[in-house]
Amino acid sequence: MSFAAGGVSVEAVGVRRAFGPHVVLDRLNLRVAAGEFVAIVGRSGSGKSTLLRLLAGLDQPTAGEVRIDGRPLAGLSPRTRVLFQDGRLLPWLRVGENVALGLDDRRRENAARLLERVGLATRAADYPGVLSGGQRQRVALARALAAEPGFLLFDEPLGSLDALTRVEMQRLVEELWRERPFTGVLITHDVAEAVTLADRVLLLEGGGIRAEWPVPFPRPRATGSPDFARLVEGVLGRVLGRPAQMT
Ligand SMILES: Nc1ncnc2c1ncn2[C@@H]1O[C@H](COP(=O)(O)OP(=O)(O)OP(=O)(O)O)[C@@H](O)[C@H]1O
Repeated sequence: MSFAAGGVSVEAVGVRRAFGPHVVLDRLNLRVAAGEFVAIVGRSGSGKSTLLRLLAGLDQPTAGEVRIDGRPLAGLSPRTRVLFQDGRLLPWLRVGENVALGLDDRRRENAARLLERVGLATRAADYPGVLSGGQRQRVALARALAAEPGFLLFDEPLGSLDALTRVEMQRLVEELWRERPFTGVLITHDVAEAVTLADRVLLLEGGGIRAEWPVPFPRPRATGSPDFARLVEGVLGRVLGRPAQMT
């Protein structure tokens, strides 16, 4: 299946992950359709990163199964990329080399195009260390997308950015997702960010997905609208444990 086909489907079926006696996820079920963008929110310690690692194939469930396009996932999938908070660029390689690392010739062309698309073509010869945090994240985004992933996981990637850079990155992620659809799962503490980017927001609580909010607003989203604020408030109220006010 090619990139343009819109990504892979992702499922977690009856997933349990325990660390010794400590059960973090239990009988968790989740389905993300090919090309869909889902955000997972939850309190600190609810197991968001644990779930992300399982979906990425970086960790194995104690019981249950993760499936990509219906096939059980065993280890890293070549179609999956993860965008981490720190970007994880290799400091000894130039920006252009970081983006093109490990790619075949055709995807190397993608790499150059994507670096331009994220506004950093002129920085290709620089080392990551001289870039700002936001620039490094844009390079990491270009690198992830150059590999033509069917599934892109975002592990709080914008958490350390200042508010303006963060809004810019959110727009960029959305634009790139619309241009070249992939299946996206965003892990975030930021409910407004979840509602800005996702087709659906899921709440992870008590080891499973406990609530779900479809986001009905057309893109790009008017984040200043009363409807947007109401949905953010509804989700936030539920995350923090006030009576559910489902929208
Ligand atoms: N390798 C591990 N060994 C033991 N316990 C672990 C391990 N990884 C995670 N845990 C535990 O699992 C629980 C969930 O952790 P996790 O990092 O998934 O939560 P989170 O929702 O991502 O939290 P935060 O939002 O604070 O990053 C925590 O109690 C944590 O201590």
